[in-house]
Order: sequence, then structure tokens, then C-alpha cells
Amino acid sequence: MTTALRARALGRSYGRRWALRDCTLDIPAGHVVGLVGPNGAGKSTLLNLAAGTLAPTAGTIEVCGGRPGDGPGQLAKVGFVAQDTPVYAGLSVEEHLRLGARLNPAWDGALARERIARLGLDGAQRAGRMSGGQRAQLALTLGIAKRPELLILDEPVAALDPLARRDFLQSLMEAVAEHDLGVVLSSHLVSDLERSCDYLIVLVDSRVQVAGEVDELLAAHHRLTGPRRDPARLPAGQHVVSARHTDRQTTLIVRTEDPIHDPAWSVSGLDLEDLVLAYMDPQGETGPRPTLEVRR
Ligand SMILES: Nc1ncnc2c1ncn2[C@@H]1O[C@H](COP(=O)(O)OP(=O)(O)OP(=O)(O)O)[C@@H](O)[C@H]1O
Repeated sequence: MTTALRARALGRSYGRRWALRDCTLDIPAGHVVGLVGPNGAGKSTLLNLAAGTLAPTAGTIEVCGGRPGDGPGQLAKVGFVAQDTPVYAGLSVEEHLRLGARLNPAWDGALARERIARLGLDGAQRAGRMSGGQRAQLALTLGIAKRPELLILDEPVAALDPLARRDFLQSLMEAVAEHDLGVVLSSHLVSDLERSCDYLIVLVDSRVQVAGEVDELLAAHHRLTGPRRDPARLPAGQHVVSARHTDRQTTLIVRTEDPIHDPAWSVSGLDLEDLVLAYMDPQGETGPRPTLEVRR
């Protein structure tokens, strides 16, 4: 497996406070990866560590085979669009492209111009006068045109309206298809991730709760509803992710590779949002959460 990102016991602290602590994670190359988790889970910290804009306090991180921020070669491999899609308010679109060409050795000027024209952006317009969606598209264009191996996007669509979000994600998907680009994208909008990502990571309190290909995760998780019972008495191959009980009924989210034969359960599938919530919601927890990775 080629690895896009590999973190081992990775940590970053500010004074005595840990923003990310003891995070171990492997992201295989060649995927569009959705990173999701509650506020404060450490997603932005992880992505900044991956881009090299933050240095680790503990542990190690490797991205596309190198140490983040370790010289021009490594910087060229990774594109990063930080939260709030930062662009220079005083610079025009054209000036951003010229800056991109100056700073990035593999800069694809033709690609950048073609995207700007396709999006209908005015080359002379200053970024500070553009809409949030246009700024996000400009930032994405800069990220793609540097022709990185891995593009990291931290909540790129958070401020966009649904239409602008759809256009942005469509544009990202086109770039992935055309330019053989790996992407790691953090978002709270699971429906957007469902549309754009083929690999999911749920991070809670610095820990990976679940990671794997979306199709495989959805195939391996089920909702079981039936008469109230103790989840501890399920067959060994059924891992309980979350459990809720009323006086008479139990609803479980379980992960299993095996068929569920027990006729007392009514079994149904999950969508991605159900799956994410099951791993994020501590109320539904019945014991220590397994750190699961779907093996290929
Ligand atoms: N510069 C900083 N100084 C002090 N604490 C910080 C700093 N940056 C982040 N933290 C803390 O680290 C924790 C993780 O923050 P981070 O921004 O990585 O989370 P996140 O998962 O991206 O959250 P959100 O979904 O809200 O964007 C939070 O508790 C945050 O308060």
C-alpha cells in the first residue's frame, strides 16, 4: 500500500494544552479522503502538521514519503488550502496566478488560466472584492495548479451556499479525475463528503475511531433493532459501535463482516451520516470504542 500520510503518536501542544495528542493514522494514496469529527477533535491541527505549517511537539508524520515542510521538493508535493480559503485581499486573480508561478516549481499556468476562464472569474478583480465562493474557487485553483501529489483542504466549503458548495466539489472532483490527485478534505458536512469522498476517517479527541473505504465501511455496518437485550451477549464477530435502549427495545450499530442470522433483530443498512454519528456520539457508546480499520 502506498501511503499518502503516516502519523505515529503524533502530537502538538500549546503550552500545557494538547491540540492533538498521540494520533496514529495511515492514509493510503490515491483516494479522496473525508476527515470528519467534532469541534476541537484536532482535525485542523492534523492537517496543518501534514502541510508543514505546524511542527509536531511529539511523534512523527510523513506525507508523500517525506517530512512536511522539509525543503522545496516536499513543499511542491503537497498543496494546502487552509480554513477560510486564504487569499491575498489586495491582489487580483492574475497577480495570484503570477505569484503561484513564482513560488511553485511545477506550476501549471495553462491549467490555472483554463480554470479561471471556465469559472468566469475576472483576472483583474481583487480577491478582497470577490464572493466567498469565488475566493474558494481561486484558492482551489492555486492548490491544483501547483500540481501537488496530495491536496489538503481544511473545511473549504464551510462558508459557501449550497450551490457554490456543489460547484466547488464538482470542480474538485474534475481535478481529481484529470490530474491523478490525492485529496484529504475536512468537513462537517457529511452529505458533501458522501458525494465527494471514497475514504473516510472519523477523528474524535485526537484518536481515529474508524478509517476505511466508504463502500466497505457502509457494507460492514448495520443497524439492529429488536427486543431489549444486553449488547455484551452478541456473537464475537459483531463489534458494537453504539447502543441505545428504551424499556423494551434495543437499537445497535454494529460492525461485522459476518451475516446476521438472529431472527430477533430487524437489520437495516446505514448511510454515511448514521455511521459518522455512531462513532462521534459518546451517548451511544457501550464500552471502549474499537479503533477499526477495514482491511483490504
Ligand atoms: N493556536 C492554538 N492555541 C491553543 N490551543 C489551540 C490552538 N489551536 C488549536 N487549539 C486547541 O486544540 C484543539 C484542537 O483544535 P483544532 O482546530 O485542531 O480542532 P478541529 O477538529 O479542527 O475543530 P473544528 O471542527 O472546530 O475546526 C482545540 O481544543 C483547540 O482549542
